[in-house]
Order: sequence, then structure tokens, then C-alpha cells
Amino acid sequence: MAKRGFGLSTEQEKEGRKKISKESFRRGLQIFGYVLPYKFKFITGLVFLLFSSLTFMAFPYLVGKLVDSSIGNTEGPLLDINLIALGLFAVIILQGIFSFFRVYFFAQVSENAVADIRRDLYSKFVLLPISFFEKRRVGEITSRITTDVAQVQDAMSITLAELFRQTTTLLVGVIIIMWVSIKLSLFMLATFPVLVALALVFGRKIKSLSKKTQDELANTNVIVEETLQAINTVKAFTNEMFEIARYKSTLSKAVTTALSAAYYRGAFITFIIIGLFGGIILVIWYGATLVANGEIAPGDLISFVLYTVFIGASVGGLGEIYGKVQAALGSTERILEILQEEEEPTDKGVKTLSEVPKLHGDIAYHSVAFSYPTRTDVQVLNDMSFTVRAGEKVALVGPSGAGKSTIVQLLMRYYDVSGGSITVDGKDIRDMNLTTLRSNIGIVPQEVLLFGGTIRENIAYGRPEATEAEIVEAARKANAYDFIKSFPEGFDTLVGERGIKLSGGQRQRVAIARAILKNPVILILDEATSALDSESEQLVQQAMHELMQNRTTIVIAHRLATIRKVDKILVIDGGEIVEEGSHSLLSMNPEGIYANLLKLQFELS
Ligand SMILES: Nc1ncnc2c1ncn2[C@@H]1O[C@H](COP(=O)(O)OP(=O)(O)OP(=O)(O)O)[C@@H](O)[C@H]1O
Repeated sequence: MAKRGFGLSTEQEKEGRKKISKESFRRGLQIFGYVLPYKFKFITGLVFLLFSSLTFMAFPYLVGKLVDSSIGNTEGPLLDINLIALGLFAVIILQGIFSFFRVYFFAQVSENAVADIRRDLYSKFVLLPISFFEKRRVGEITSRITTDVAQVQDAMSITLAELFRQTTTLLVGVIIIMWVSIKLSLFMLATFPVLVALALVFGRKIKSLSKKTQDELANTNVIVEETLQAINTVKAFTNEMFEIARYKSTLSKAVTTALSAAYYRGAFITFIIIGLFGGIILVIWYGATLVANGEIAPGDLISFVLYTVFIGASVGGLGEIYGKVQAALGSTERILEILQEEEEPTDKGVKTLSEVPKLHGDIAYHSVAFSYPTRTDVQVLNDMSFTVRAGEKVALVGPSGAGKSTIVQLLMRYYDVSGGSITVDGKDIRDMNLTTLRSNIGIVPQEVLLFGGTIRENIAYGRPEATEAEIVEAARKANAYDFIKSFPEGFDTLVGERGIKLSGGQRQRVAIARAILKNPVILILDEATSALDSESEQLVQQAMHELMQNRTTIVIAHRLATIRKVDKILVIDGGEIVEEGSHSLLSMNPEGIYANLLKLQFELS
């Protein structure tokens, strides 16, 4: 089934925003630590921003003077219409040049700082423990590195510049109009900003309504997607009419919302026309009476009106910016939250496998109890004790959900035990260097996931510094050489989404080659549940057998036929060891679970 809903709903979006408080602002500033390495470029950008904002403020002044000089109302160099017009051109050209450098420098800062944030977030993700990922959905995690970071980038490049520009326009504008005429300024300030603020509130309402319309439309799309994907099911249940009715009813909801948004939009336009332009007419009217009384020059009135428009626009702009700053603070907080998460204590100094100390391979579980951090109320393992001596081969068997995978995940220290302890070579794994522990364990998982890349790269993942000869040797031992060579590009064959799709048995042999290359002291084999065809099965079994030589091995077995030769079988049920012994010993007990499992598999096969 398709996922319900696209993007964030209005509710969620509101949640993502952060009220601007002193605390959130202080935390928000922390992200500016990423700007520090580029502070000179940042300051240069700010200077250009200031220049471009200020030159722009000269524009209304010069237009006013142009009008005044046309009616012979000026003196000095400002008398010449042509000179003033040239001055206006100069202002615009300067503004253009300053804006170019402002954008250029801010982009340099924001692109670099944001890449640094992304790099740190990614490194953090990779270094975080498995439990972190279990508590969150993948979509949620990737949106940190995409949406949230984009939000911060916006804040660093556009929002901040806009905030600065609008504030300068507002302050300088108000000072200039006060200088032109205090009376007219007070009159204007009492009316115009109020109208702009009202327009802003109105605008918000429309925005949230149009967002709602989009969400409703997205809901209708979900129905289309779902039904088209499951068209066979729809037809099998002859539910075509039911689906059409469902689609019609969501569609009509979307229309109702869209129409009510249109109602507000219409009212908004009326308000802008009558209210805002009315406000400007009021200012012009009052200004004209002042010109008539000889209190100000006509050119001053023109400048004044232009400044009024600038001020109005910056009040409106600041309102928008407020919303953006809120969103950016929310994103910053979420990014910082992740950056402050505790990493796994792996050894970041280790570069190659050969630098890691080799373990001997004695494993012991001492009264291990465990429940997953996401489900602390369910005890998955209870009081589990067993030993595997170096070089021994042990198989874990038991029904699905018994806890077999959990046992090996604890050995890898993906999670820490809730009770008891696990020792390797007599040392509690919690006191061991995590890199040493994991580097000494090789795992061939049930479902082999290969990375997009060549077969060579996928095998070399076991030991990135391996030579070509070692990779080929590993492929040979894993019975993978022949099938790899049968591809026209051999080891350079691309696998994964953009390349060839390997069969289950082939993927497993690549995973075995990887493990052979890693040459671990301890080996974990998680047998595939889905049966391979008998030829492939035999090749995989042979390769596994080769891999197991001289290593402590734990096999999670699903097909009992494959584990007759192991030293010890542990039958797990309900998180406990219920039987323990060799194949011949366990199969002799007709009441035993193992013997019954054997019988069952025999009957099934
Ligand atoms: N990541 C997890 N978070 C919470 N519970 C889990 C998690 N993984 C497994 N479990 C639960 O722990 C129990 C043991 O699971 P485990 O995967 O160890 O069983 P298994 O014996 O390996 O099963 P199978 O043979 O089907 O692979 C199950 O009840 C399962 O639902």
C-alpha cells in the first residue's frame, strides 16, 4: 500500500516551527559556529549588503530632486535634470554591483558551512548505535540532512540578508522621512504600517488555507496511487464503484477548501486595493495639503511617497522573515539534537584491519538477559549461558522469533546486555575496544545487501586495502570466481540498482568472499531461510565450509541438514536454551524439540 499523505501536514509544519524565545535563539546561534571558519567572507558579504541597502535608499531622494529640478525648485548641481538622471543610473549600477558581491559572498559562506553541517550530520549518523535508528523512521532521519539543512541554508544565505536589508530600509527610511517632514511622517506612521500589518495577518491565513488545499489534493492522489497499485485487488473484489465514490468524496472536500481559500484570496485583493492604496492616497492627500501650504517641496512629497512604499514593503518583508526564522530555529534545534547524540565508542584512529589486534576466539555467555531498547517490556533472552571455545563450531536452532539473531547481535555489541555478561577471550566485551571486537568478527547475513558498485568493490568491502590477487583468491575460495568471470566485465561488473541483479546464491557467495577477505577469528553465518536450488546450495555450502575452517563459528541454522557436523547444537526457544548437544545426541531423544524439528523438516522436504 502507498504511504498515506505527502509531505508535512499544516499541523506538523507548525510543530516544526519554534517560538522565538531567548533560549531557542541562543541555541539557534550555536549553528553559526559553522560560519566561523568563513567569517571574513561573511563580513565582506555583510558590508556589501549594507552598501547595496544604503545606495538603494538614495533612489527616492534623487527621484524627488529630479521632480523639483524640473520645476526649478533646486539649487547647485541638483539643478541639472540630466545630472540627476545620471546620478540615478549610477545608484542603480552601484546597487547591481554591490548585490552581485553580496550574493556571491553569502553563497560562498552558506554553501561551505552547509556542506560542513551535512558532513558532520552524516558522520554522526554512521557513528550512532543501531538503537538510534530503531527509534526513528528512515524518512525522518534523511529529512534532517535534506530539509532541515536546506532550511538552515536559507536562513544563512537569504533570510539573514533579508532581515538585515529590511531592517536597514526601515530604520534609514524612517529617519529620512522624519527629516523630510515630521508632520507627514507621523501621519503616515499612524496609518500605513497598521494596514501593512493587517495585510500580513490576512496573508498568513490565506497561506495556511492554500496549504490545506494542497494536503487535501495530496489525499486524493493517495487514493489514485493506492488503487492503481492494487488494481487487481480492486477488480477482484469488484470494488470499482466503491473506489470511485471514495475518490469523489475526497475530491469534493478539496474543492470546498479551495473555494474557501479563493474567498479569502478575493477579499485579500480587495483589501490591498482599497486598504493599502487607500492608505497611500491618504498620505498623498495630506502631503499635497502640506505642499499647497508651502510646508514641503513637491519633490519631497514624491520622495516621501516612495520611501513610504519602501517602508511598507520592509514591514511586510519582516513579517515573512519572522516565520522563516521560526522555521530555521526549529530545524537548527533538530540538527543540534542529533549532533549531540552519543556515538558508539569505536576506535577512530584505526585505518586498516592489519592494525587491529587479533583475538583468540573463546566466547562465553554468562546468564545473559536482554530486552530491546524499543520494547523494554518484552524479555527476549532470559538467563542464557553457554561457551564456544576457540575454533569450535556451534549451531543455533529453534523456532522463528526464539532469539537466535538476537544472540549474535549482542556478540557484535549492536546492543548491550540487560543482565549478565558476554566475554570474548575471558574479557567482558563492554570493556573491550569496539573496533577490535567487530573487526575480529565476520558475518554472512541472511539477506545479503550489496552496495551499488562493482563486484570487486563489494568483495573488497571486507578489507578495503586488499590486493587484486587477494580479492581473486577470496572469490575462488567462495566459489564465486566462475560466475563472476562469466560476466563480460568480470570483477568490474556493476551490481545493484544500476547494474546486474545477482541471484540469491550468487549474492551469498560474494558475501562469503567478503568474509574470507576479512579473515576474522569469529564467524557468524546466518543461513538464508529461502532455499536455493540444489546446485547453488551445494556451491554455497562448500564455500561456507571453506570459510569455517580454523575459526570460531556460530551458525544460525534454518535447514538442519546443513549442521550435522558442528561440534554443538543449541536449541533455543522463548529466549532460553532448551537443549544442548551434538546432532547424534539430540536426535536420539524422541521427546526432544530438536528431534521433532528434524522429523518435521524431513516430512516437509
Ligand atoms: N530490533 C528489534 N526490536 C524489538 N524487538 C525485536 C527486534 N528484533 C527482534 N525482536 C524480537 O525479539 C524476538 C527474537 O527475535 P530474533 O530475531 O532474535 O529471533 P530469531 O530466532 O532469530 O527468529 P528468525 O528465525 O525468524 O530469524 C522476537 O520476538 C522479535 O520480535
